[in-house]
Amino acid sequence: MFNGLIDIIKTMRINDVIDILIIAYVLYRLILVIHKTRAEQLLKGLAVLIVITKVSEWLQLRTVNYILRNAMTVGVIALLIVFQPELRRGLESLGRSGFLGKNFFFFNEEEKDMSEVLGEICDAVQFLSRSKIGALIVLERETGLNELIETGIAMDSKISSELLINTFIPNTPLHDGAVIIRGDRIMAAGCFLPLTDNQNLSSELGTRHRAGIGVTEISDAVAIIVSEETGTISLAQNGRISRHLDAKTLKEVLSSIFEVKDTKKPVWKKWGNKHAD
Ligand SMILES: Nc1ncnc2c1ncn2[C@@H]1O[C@H](COP(=O)(O)OP(=O)(O)OP(=O)(O)O)[C@@H](O)[C@H]1O
Repeated sequence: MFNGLIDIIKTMRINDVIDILIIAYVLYRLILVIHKTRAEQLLKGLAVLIVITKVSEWLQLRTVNYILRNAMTVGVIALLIVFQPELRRGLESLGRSGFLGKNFFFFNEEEKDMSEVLGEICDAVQFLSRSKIGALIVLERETGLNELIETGIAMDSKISSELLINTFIPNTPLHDGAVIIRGDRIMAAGCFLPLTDNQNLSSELGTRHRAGIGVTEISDAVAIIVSEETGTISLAQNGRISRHLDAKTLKEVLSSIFEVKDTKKPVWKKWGNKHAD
């Protein structure tokens, strides 16, 4: 067996090595995408099913094998339907990867302004939290949220903490629903977001939190939720929620998500500066 392995290695061409590296990289990215999502559990289940099918084939359990084989064919179609949001997110993340996107040559143009934007948002969130005013703020990233923006009242206004606070004042026309922010602009208020159907969430989380999580399942957006009941600040991303944040931690987490520390400069200028020190 060892000799066989050596023979294979000896006959390998450079193309075979590239082939293996590509597949290894794709698998690695796939594992990163599904890690700690419901797809991870399902793939484990699928692996068990494949093993049982192989064992039944080996033991010549024809009926069991027949049923399992057919179940797998239907299962693949079912998987595509059930995991449509994850597949969509995965393909989108492929499309916006630095290699193909503008980020390969330029650092995000909005990074500098984003620091100010995050400051305004966190100031507003702190006030809303202290005053126990419920709020749902969605920060758009690469995935366009036009469909959701259209469900609300168009604003297209430059962001400020005062405007954000005002939007969520109870019993005013815009306070219900979510505010969606694109760059430094509040695009719309009163937007309706899809609710998550995650069954594992705490029963304390009502529709505001579920809507905040839901939008991050179908896009790469980030949602900030302020509870009307407790004033608790939460942040949702990739279908997961972090609760009980304070305004300072929120700013730190958002800053790392939006990578605001780097200034906007082409890669070569940045490299030049680094080596001029
Ligand atoms: N699908 C949705 N999209 C956007 N906003 C929504 C959606 N569903 C509910 N909301 C907002 O959440 C409010 C109701 O919040 P609810 O009390 O059910 O949630 P909660 O998660 O328990 O939040 P809180 O802790 O603030 O009470 C609604 O008045 C509305 O503003």
